[in-house]
Amino acid sequence: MELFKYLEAYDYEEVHFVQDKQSGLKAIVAIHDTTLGPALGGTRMWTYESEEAAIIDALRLSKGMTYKNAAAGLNLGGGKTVIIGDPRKDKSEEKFRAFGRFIQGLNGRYITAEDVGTSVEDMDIIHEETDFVTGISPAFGSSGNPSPATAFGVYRGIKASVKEAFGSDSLEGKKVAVQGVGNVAYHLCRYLHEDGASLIVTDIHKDAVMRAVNDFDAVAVDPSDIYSVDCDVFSPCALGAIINDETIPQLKAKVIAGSANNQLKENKHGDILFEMGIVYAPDYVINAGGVINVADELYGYNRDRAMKKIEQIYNNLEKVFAISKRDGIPSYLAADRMAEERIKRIQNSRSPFLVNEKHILSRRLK
Ligand SMILES: NC(=O)C1=CN([C@@H]2O[C@H](COP(=O)(O)OP(=O)(O)OC[C@H]3O[C@@H](n4cnc5c(N)ncnc54)[C@H](O)[C@@H]3O)[C@@H](O)[C@H]2O)C=CC1
Ligand SMILES: CC(C)CC(=O)C(=O)O
Repeated sequence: MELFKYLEAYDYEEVHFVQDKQSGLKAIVAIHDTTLGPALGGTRMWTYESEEAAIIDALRLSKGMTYKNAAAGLNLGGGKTVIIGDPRKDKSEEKFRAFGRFIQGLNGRYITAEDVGTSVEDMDIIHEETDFVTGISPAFGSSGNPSPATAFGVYRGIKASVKEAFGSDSLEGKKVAVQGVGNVAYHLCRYLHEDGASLIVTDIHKDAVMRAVNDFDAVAVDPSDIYSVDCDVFSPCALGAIINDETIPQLKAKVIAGSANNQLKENKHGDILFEMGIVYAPDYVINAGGVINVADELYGYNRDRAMKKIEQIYNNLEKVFAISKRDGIPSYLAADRMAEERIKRIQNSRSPFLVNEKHILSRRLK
């Protein structure tokens, strides 16, 4: 891969390759854009097929965070970290401390949090070395695990998308097919079940499936069958690139709305959904609940304030669908337009890193 060509084409600011021999840490920190403020985005720990796959993931996810944070109305830029390794086997205190020291060295240009493969406990270790970490334990006055907040936002987004497709946002009797019942989707299933939806679920881990079957009367299907099940809403809540040439012809749902990042394998797949009349909730708009929640820590965490903002994901999606109709463009492009317009509007209007000439996290440094 010609890295600099790619960075130039998509306007990346910085990419860091971090290695620590003693702990075995191998991480890639990508900072896409800090126009709106310091870059905030989680740390993913994953076993990648190759180093190139890890780099591409960090790049795509960090750019996604720029758009996610802008579209959510946050004064934050976009960044993301991937740590190469198996989260079930390769974690250690030394590794996360080494990573924390590196983040501290970035001096606030990047703030981290949880993502797939990392937990509140990991963030607490990172916090031993740096202040530039969110999603740490509530005991520190922090917001803890972002997944329930993400789930609430996705639930609100599903309602807005169902309204767009069916004219009413009632979920009573609607069939929702959920792919992956992990941290976010378990809480999402609870909201959907309580609101009268019937659930079809799948996961590669049987215990995760059985929890949803037992707790929410969900019907289980094999992972390969989830795309073709008869349902109103398909909710991808596992990994990315699941909307592609193979899966689109199988879909029966009128709505696609879930938490997974980078759901469209390529932009053309968003175009195809648009042509088919399927309502697609752009991933970074609907799954912003977690980042909205952790971002609230920067002002001294207040759960009610955060949840009120997360509720607005419903209205954000209404705006996206309105732009899509107004301009005759697919919803993923409408979302990009909304985010880019905001970045342009705010650019040069103030210095978002500084409040009274101090970094906005400086209150923690006293
Ligand atoms: N945790 C959060 O607050 C946020 C998460 N997201 C995104 O939402 C998605 C889910 O995140 P989490 O729930 O935190 O992750 P998680 O790792 O807890 O859950 C993902 C689940 O998907 C399952 N899975 C993986 N591949 C699968 C496949 N091919 N078929 C069926 N199931 C499969 C896993 O076994 C796991 O149970 C990820 O894409 C993440 O980036 C986005 C924003 C915030
Ligand atoms: C705090 C995280 C939930 C933010 C993030 O990395 C994401 O939204 O993908």
